[in-house]
Amino acid sequence: MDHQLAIKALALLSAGVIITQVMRVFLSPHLSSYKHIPAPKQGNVLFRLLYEPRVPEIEAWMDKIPHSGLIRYYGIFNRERIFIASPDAAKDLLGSANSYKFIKPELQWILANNIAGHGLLIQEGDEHKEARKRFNPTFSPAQMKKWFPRLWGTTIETMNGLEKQVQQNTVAAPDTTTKGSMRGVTSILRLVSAASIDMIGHFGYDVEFKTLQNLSKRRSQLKETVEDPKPAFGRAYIEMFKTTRRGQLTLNAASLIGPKIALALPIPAVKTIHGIMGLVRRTAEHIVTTRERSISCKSEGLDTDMLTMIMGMDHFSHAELVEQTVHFLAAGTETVAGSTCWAIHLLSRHPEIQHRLREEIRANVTSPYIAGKEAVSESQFTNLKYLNAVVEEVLRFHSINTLLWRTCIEPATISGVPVTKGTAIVFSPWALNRDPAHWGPDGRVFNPERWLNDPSGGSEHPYSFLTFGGGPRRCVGEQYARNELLCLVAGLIGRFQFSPLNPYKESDEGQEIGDNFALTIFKIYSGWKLQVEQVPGW
Ligand code: HEM
Repeated sequence: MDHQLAIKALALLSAGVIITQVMRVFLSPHLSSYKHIPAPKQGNVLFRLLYEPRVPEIEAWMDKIPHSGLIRYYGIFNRERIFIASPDAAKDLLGSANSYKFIKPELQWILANNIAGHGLLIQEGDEHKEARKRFNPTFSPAQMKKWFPRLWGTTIETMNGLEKQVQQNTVAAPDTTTKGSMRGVTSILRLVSAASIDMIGHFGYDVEFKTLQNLSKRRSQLKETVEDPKPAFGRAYIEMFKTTRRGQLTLNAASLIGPKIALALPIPAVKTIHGIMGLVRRTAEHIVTTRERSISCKSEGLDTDMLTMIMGMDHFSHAELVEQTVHFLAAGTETVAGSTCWAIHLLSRHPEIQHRLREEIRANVTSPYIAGKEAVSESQFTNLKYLNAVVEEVLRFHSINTLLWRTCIEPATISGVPVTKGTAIVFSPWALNRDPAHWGPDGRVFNPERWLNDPSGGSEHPYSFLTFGGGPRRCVGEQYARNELLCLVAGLIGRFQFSPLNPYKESDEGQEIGDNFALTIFKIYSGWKLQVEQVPGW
């Protein structure tokens, strides 16, 4: 009897779940309180049940659909999304009036918490406000100035690494007409990822990960020991963030089944992630513990690296410091490496811009072969008008963040529309950064020229440039990231000429060489290669 009852209860429960899901999929759109917001025609729900619209499609909607700042569309399982389609709407969402009423959604939270640690990006409310207050001074102008020469030192190491790679992959004998220049087909991906890891190691923790130096070593030579996990860290970290087509498919699948289930699957990719994250946490633990031992009491001069400054503020517990360390390693590396690669991709496709930039760099920055590593200053680079215009345009045109997400937790108003708890909001740095309605008819053209005589680049609304987000949750590392890009782009373009292998198959957008999977950054596939020629003389 009990058995039969249990079966009946299970059948009832299953029927309930199925009915709720069917209602959710088919009926909830008709009951939506946002029906007055313009929406695209997306076709029959059955054909798009497992489909999440991506940026190019959303950009097309922004062009075609008359709107007052918001567009409504349906994503996976026919879930409703409210899309932020104007800078004013972005200000309502991200600005200080509403920022804390919208939180990062569960999917992003779980992924970030597992892969990037519990840190600023996913902290909310007062916990975030208090933590952010402590981190802001670590990115002060004085800190930026102080750390700049170190960034240039790592850049020179990167240039020397690429020089070796080109020599090892030479496709043509040294050409006498260009005074012995070397030309090869190679990839810059691992090098710039390694550089970004070493850079955050210096600035954040005053440690040497030696990732660039270790790139050519065998894995077996880079062993983690009880005393020091760092030697194995950099290479493993590069491996974890490597983007392959198969990996992106796995991520797509993970978004269907949900991150909790995805991260518990007994498959090799998940095992690798957990294995590497174990190493990352041990590395963070080692960095924090070592520093705690060396700073036994508060003393003068605690303004060196980020961790030392944070520890001097007596706000975070040991466990929190470890989590924030894991977090900054993630937030500060792939973002910069990705943006650098997109810069090189775009410049390889625009030889005239590349040439002009090289001339400016060579005329104003002493050749690294001649000058010592420390012979540069931040102002020397921020004064290079064309370099700054190019970097700004790369960041505008090719924001690595394609779609970012929020969930409403408290009633708010966006573009005059009352938004209720539970509403899913999507905004797109990529789409708003290039919207012709605000940037002019050439908004979707890569054109550094726009920044040369106009510091606004042509769009004066501060929320029309969202590469670093906006409001109280704007990227805390923005200026450091900009400085890293100034150095890496100047160093790479100063010494090398880059050309695409397949100029006619590729585009400036780069969807052929990267993936704009909606929930992550727009990353380049690990097989991406270029023609690289060393231009003698610098
Ligand atoms: C080109 C490089 C970078 C880009 C494009 C970028 C972009 C962003 C964006 C868009 C956000 C806001 C996300 C949102 O609102 O959902 C953000 C937040 C954040 N970024 Fe960056 N970032 C970059 C580099 C860095 C670096 C170098 C660091 C650290 C050294 C860093 C640390 C952070 C942190 C901690 C947050 C969370 C801030 C908060 O919520 O208070 N980022 N970043």
